[in-house]
Amino acid sequence: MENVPLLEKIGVVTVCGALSYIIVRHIWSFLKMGKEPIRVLVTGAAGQIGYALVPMIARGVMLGPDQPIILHLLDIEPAAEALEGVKMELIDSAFPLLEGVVATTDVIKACEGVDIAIMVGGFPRKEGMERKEVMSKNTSIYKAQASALEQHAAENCKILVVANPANTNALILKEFAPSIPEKNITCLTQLDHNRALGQISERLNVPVRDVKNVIIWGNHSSTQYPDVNHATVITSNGKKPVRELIADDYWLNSQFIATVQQRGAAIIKARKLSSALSAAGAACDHIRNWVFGTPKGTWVSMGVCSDGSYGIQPGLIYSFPVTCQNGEWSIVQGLKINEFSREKMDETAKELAEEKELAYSCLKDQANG
Ligand SMILES: NC(=O)c1ccc[n+]([C@@H]2O[C@H](COP(=O)([O-])OP(=O)(O)OC[C@H]3O[C@@H](n4cnc5c(N)ncnc54)[C@H](O)[C@@H]3O)[C@@H](O)[C@H]2O)c1
Ligand SMILES: O=C(O)C[C@H](O)C(=O)O
Repeated sequence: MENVPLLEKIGVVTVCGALSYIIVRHIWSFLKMGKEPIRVLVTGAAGQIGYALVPMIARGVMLGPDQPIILHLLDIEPAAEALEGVKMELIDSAFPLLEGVVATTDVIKACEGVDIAIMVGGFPRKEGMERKEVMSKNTSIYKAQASALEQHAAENCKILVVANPANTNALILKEFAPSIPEKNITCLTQLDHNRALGQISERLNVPVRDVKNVIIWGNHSSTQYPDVNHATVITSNGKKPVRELIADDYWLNSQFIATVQQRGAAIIKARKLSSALSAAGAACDHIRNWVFGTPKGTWVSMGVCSDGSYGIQPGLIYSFPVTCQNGEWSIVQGLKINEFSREKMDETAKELAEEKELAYSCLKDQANG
């Protein structure tokens, strides 16, 4: 190139640069196009968790920064206009990963071909309402949505129930969608898990990312048992048990447990609305862990169908410590359970068995008109 005039050299370099840019862009769009969009259903999408959750999904927080998404949004007729507003905002956000939005009040259209279903929609408890009345409204919603998912969702659809009573709604869904494998139906206790991590991190003044392996056992209710007996913190001197670092069993066995159990109520008292951004974030964490796996040596908490592990009645949707690999969860086995834990784990299981009975009696009442 020594004898080539300067202008020509610049020309060659510019052309090579432009060609490389075009090639890299083509490879990038080929790789992106290589990924089929995933259809994610969010029910109750016009509600407050829905409003926090759908932009997270569309930004790739749940399924990664290179995964195209088609969102299916379901709500009921009275919320149809608000739902349309959510769709308009999603379009206005011009999320690069978002390849389509189906916003509908038709449950069948909403469930058509979905790969992931996040069930946030439900009937909230209103002032003066009996527990049985709330249960009755939700069991009929989840029974109907079970059939729609069974008949119209993609074959291996992963389902996460968020709406309360989350464990029992998931149980109804499981019982009325017998062809959906049990392992595909879960409920959210990652929010409680995150709350427990947050409390330990605050108390020890360590980054929350360094706190590992707390457990939420049982129901997403005030009987849940947040357990730190196996929890650790990564320190500059290696991994240390949380109990050893906190060195205050009284606090861990009383105030810590009560704070996590009552956190939902505390948020409602403070915000006059129930948790939404933390619930949406936890729903993303739950699905991300499930799809991409949990890091080695770390577990999370998920409400899953009990197989009798740790003496919990088989068939209940109970929160266990789980690890995930290749898109499947498995309950962590062999953890030592002391007498204090045993009592708390049984207490929350008892509540779930009672909720199951109540749900069935509601369904019986409905069947009898
Ligand atoms: N598991 C958890 O960790 C957790 C945490 C927070 C909240 N929650 C629960 O999540 C649910 C949603 O909370 P939110 O604050 O978004 O409530 P919200 O009332 O703001 O929204 C609920 C939405 O569901 C819709 N809906 C009602 N019936 C429906 C049906 N049959 N099909 C589809 N949509 C329907 C409503 O129209 C509303 O838009 C509540 O049950 C709440 O208690 C659970
Ligand atoms: O909606 C509620 O009752 C509380 C919610 O489940 C939460 O844990 O924040």
